[in-house]
Amino acid sequence: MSWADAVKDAMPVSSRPTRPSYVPPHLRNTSRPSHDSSPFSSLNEPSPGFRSIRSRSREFEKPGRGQWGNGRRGGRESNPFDVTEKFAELEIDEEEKGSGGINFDAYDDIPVDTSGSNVPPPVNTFAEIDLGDGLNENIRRCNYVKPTPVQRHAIPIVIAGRDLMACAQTGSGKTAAFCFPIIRGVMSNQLPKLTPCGARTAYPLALILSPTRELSCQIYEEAKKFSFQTGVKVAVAYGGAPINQQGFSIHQKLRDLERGVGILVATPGRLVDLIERARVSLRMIKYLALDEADRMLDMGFEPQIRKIVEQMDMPPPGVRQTMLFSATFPNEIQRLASDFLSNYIFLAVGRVGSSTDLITQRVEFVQDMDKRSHLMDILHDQIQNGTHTKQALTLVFVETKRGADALEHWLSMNGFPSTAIHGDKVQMERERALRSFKSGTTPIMVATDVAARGLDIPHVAHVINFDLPKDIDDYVHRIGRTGRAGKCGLATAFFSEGNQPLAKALVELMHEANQEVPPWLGQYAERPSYGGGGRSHRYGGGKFGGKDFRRDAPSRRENYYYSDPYAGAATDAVPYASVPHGPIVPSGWD
Ligand SMILES: Nc1ncnc2c1ncn2[C@@H]1O[C@H](COP(=O)(O)OP(=O)(O)OP(=O)(O)O)[C@@H](O)[C@H]1O
Repeated sequence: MSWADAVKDAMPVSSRPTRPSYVPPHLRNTSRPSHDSSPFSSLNEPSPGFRSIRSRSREFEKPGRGQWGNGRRGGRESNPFDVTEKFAELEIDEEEKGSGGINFDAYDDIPVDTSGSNVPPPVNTFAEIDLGDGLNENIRRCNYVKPTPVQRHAIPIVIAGRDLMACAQTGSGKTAAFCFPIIRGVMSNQLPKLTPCGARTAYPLALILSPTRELSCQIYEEAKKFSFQTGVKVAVAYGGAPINQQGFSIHQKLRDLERGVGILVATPGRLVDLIERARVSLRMIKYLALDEADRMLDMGFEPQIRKIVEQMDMPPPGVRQTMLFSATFPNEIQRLASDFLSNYIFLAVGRVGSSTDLITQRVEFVQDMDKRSHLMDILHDQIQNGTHTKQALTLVFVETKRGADALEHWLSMNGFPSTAIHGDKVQMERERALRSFKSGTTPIMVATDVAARGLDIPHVAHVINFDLPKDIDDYVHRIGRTGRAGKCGLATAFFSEGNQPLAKALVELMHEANQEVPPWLGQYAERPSYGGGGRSHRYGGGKFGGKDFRRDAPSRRENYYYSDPYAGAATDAVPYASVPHGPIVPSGWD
């Protein structure tokens, strides 16, 4: 049965202030050393004019918690389907015009591997793909001169109607890789007459799922730009509060959605809620994309995703087209994901789960009690080197929500304007924190893993793992907030005795990315560890290309063992659905 037939059959009949400067005790009455060899000097080198068209002022201008759409402007709540934003109104740096916005040289020798039957050939230019006039015009407006490697391969695969599991390094353009073919597909599959007039249910043709509110909003903004004047409508739904506590506005948004939507971008929890209220139906879904797919299918989100994909009214694999994207894809998650796919192609751009070598990685041994003063030293160095500016933001990852608030407060008290983002903050606070960070008002943001994945924040020059994560993939995603789109970045990790279980995986990752590994770290890596381990087991061997799990073992769920990367972790990375019951407050993963 084709999607169109399935759809037809399924349709209902009716068719933050500056404070006195802190001087650490060991620096008082001394002049600070010079750091000629500072790694910061190469940060964010103006790669030929990179800056995405993404509007700084508008990003995450979203309404309050759990709402729909594209937010308030001037106090007036706007229609989520208002795609009349003019590209001219969006901010693009003059220096960036004509650059293509990305340093493609950084990707020239990137290894690409595909597996699966009859893999459509890659393209070299957008012009080689029939994306339609409207979308082509928007690609031109976005200043995307040529496709990134993942785009070169993924777009033709999806356009050829194939399911896809795609793994490509952080910041390499995965969002457009799934948005372009979806938009093109929705443009050619608009079935407006099938949406029953007056009914209270919305029937999106495409669904894009992502783990956090912020990422959903970001994808929504991107999709909206790419869809400008194409006739394709895009809406976003994310969690935060029950719909019936959100007053009139949410109902208005829902009514807007009923009028017809091409693409719905959502977080899983909110989507389940809307489906259960019969406000959204998945019957007409032709395209399903899971961004950060490994996160979406780990122990936290899997039940919700299964519910959405398997137990609701979504057309089955083979009828709908399914695409999964991430920078990391452990074998066990690949196994799970294969349930959702039909005769799919596996695409690996760069090593699966690897970090980009555009990011200089440093690991420093810091005792837990010394972390704050060490951080202070780094920040003072950045000021001395002129690398603590609006154009060189610093993102500091910590383990706990309480730790994030405490560090943010301490930094602010000591003359470093900072903000914090974590899952206990309400949506408006999270948005305010992001805006303040992006604008450089607070050039330091302290974050938990809620900001680890997907967020494309221009000018993040330095990611500091004040607390290292328990899982190496989280490390990959965290450091991937810098070194994006061909730019250089710096990632510094504070390693303490307690991080020993991560040492082996960290060393392997650093070797893969041609990074200098400190000898002491190598020694930690050689110690027997419990609960950590190397990467090769999770990624099916060290050889490039042996990454598609289908090459290693047949897809048998009974052989499936799940290792819980968050076991014992007191972080807010434990997603909503992993909290079975009890008075535990959801973490901020939606
Ligand atoms: N073809 C292109 N030309 C110019 N810029 C591009 C192109 N494709 C993507 N970009 C820009 O590159 C940046 C990174 O893209 P994107 O956020 O999609 O990366 P990603 O691979 O999804 O990263 P992550 O793994 O962290 O989610 C964005 O600012 C985007 O606008």
